[in-house]
Amino acid sequence: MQSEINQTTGPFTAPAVSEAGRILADGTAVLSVRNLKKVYQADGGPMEAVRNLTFDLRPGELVCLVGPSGSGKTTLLKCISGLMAPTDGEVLLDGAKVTGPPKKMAVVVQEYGRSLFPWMRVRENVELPLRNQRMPKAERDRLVDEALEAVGLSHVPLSYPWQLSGGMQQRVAIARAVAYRPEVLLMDEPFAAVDAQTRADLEDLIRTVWRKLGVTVLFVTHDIDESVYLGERVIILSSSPTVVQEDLIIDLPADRDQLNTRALPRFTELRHHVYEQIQRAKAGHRPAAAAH
Ligand SMILES: Nc1ncnc2c1ncn2[C@@H]1O[C@H](COP(=O)(O)OP(=O)(O)OP(=O)(O)O)[C@@H](O)[C@H]1O
Repeated sequence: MQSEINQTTGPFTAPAVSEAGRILADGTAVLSVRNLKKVYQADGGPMEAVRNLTFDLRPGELVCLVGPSGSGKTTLLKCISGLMAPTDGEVLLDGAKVTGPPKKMAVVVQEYGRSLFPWMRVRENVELPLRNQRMPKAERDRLVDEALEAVGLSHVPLSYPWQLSGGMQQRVAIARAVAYRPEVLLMDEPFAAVDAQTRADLEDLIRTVWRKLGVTVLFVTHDIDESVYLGERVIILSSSPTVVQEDLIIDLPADRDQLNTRALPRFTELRHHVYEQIQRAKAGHRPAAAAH
């Protein structure tokens, strides 16, 4: 496609390593990260955590971001969500520069226990951001009902979060984010604190909700299998100071399920390739264009 550059597809017999993230030249990107750089002022002097990150998300994409520990995933998400200013470069949402937490974005984090209000019932937790927007009650009720239905929690609207399992609490957090109808949903290792079975269920839930609502999702994970299973694209970060190591198209069927998709030879190829790239990143390999 003419408007898209620097993306990689398989097969991987001779993998082409892209040297930057995908850039959409036709102005259709909903989220753009441009030459993003972050230098922290640490005890030992300036610390260049992120050197140069550039990539675009088109509306309705589900993109996973993986990288070695300390590669700047959290730093990048803080900059995208407007919680921290980059040292250089910019983040654009619908073409407008992000300078603080944007209204069109919602974030789901790992610590569901801390993101829900324990004194509020499930329904009230989901409704809160809509109340803050002063949305009329009938509209609020409809969006909350839909969100609870989408995450399979219609039967517990009056429970308190602490009466629910960890996986159910994370579903409440997801319902709250989707009820808000964000344009972009950021997810920062959202399933890292739940058991393996619950995690598999939540992964399927995310793909179902994503396909149903058409929201754009940027999903950060350190789990390679999870990134391949969930994503339509996987952006692999280098070690710090961070650049995009590779921007990979995941050409698996849109209908995915835990048993059959993970048993596909293509799934194995893709996970193998991402694993290799992470190992290269850990060993200090950087794309040629980012050597300086
Ligand atoms: N406030 C800070 N001051 C100084 N250095 C920082 C600060 N926050 C992060 N760093 C450094 O920046 C680099 C990137 O950190 P960051 O937490 O963004 O990476 P990460 O990929 O999210 O890590 P992990 O996968 O381990 O959670 C690391 O070397 C980290 O030590």
